[in-house]
Amino acid sequence: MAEWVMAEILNNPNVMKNVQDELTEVIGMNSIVEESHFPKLRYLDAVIKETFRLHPPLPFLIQRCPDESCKVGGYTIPKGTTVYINVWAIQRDPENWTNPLEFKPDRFLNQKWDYNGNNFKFLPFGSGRRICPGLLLGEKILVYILASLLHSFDWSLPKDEELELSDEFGFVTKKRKPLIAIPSQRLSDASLYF
Ligand code: HEM
Repeated sequence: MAEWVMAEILNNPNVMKNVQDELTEVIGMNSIVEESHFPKLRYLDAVIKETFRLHPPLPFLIQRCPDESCKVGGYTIPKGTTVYINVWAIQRDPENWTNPLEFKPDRFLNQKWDYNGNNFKFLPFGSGRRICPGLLLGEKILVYILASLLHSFDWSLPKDEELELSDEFGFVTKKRKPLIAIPSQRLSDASLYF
């Protein structure tokens, strides 16, 4: 997931600038990232959510199988049916999202969105009683990795390297071509890197 976020940020230089400006403001150029900074990194949070929208790691969630026949959205689901929930399609549906294929973190800046699976337009961690139990851990690790990478380093693509954003179909949505990016020191105090 961190790879997808880095790829989207590298593909959108204005987003990279906004993320790094926020990191500079919240953390400062003489410190490194700590957990206490996380709640203040609202733009980075929006960037991560927008990446989850376009690249949900589990595009079909885990299959459901009702033990009684039921009706959902006007459709009868017979007992024992294997039901796939196509989150990938839901999160790119123009009925749910304006210009769904555009990477626009601002749509998540209004604090209306969370990962709890109560809004069926945005379900990267699933929903209901089988929602991902690692949600809080997964989210925190992701913020920590990305904030650290983007605060401590500037990033560029190798010369003549074209950025590829296509995915590979599977149980988990992987980038078709691994991202290669080059870091350079961003903080002036070299001792912060040890
Ligand atoms: C970016 C991080 C992660 C994402 C996007 C993610 C996403 C998901 C999704 C979509 C599901 C299926 C939920 C559903 O069908 O409603 C799931 C299930 C699950 N996840 Fe995660 N997950 C992440 C991290 C983790 C971590 C860190 C752990 C454990 C430490 C974890 C453990 C599990 C388990 C055990 C299930 C199965 C739950 C069940 O079937 O009751 N996940 N995850």
